[in-house]
Amino acid sequence: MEIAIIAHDGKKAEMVQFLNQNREILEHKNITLISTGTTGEKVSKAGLEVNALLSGPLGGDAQIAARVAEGHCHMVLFFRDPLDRHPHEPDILMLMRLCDVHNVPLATNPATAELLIKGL
Ligand SMILES: O=C(CO)COP(=O)(O)O
Repeated sequence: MEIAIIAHDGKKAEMVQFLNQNREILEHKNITLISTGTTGEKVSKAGLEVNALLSGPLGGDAQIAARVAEGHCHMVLFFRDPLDRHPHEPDILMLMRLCDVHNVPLATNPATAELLIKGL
């Protein structure tokens, strides 16, 4: 099962903490993690295996959206920062829209992500 992880800058530390807390589940369920570029760097520095794509503003969200649309990505954990501006907002909206189009579970905050992960 492929899960995409994405975190805006103000939320990257929370993403690393979340993944560390759920490391056992991720390993037992044989999950492949993909991510946007900078999120992936932080997560792999914390010792987790992740396939990092492009950075979000350079098209990483769009790459993940394509994987959702093509049926390769089965869940998206996207810790968004609602208090910051993002030049690639259209890509972000596209990713969230395609999750809804293809009925792919999407968590936009740690509380929802916790419920999704526990439900695996
Ligand atoms: O901008 C992002 C999501 O919209 C995240 O991208 P990075 O992981 O490259 O910072």
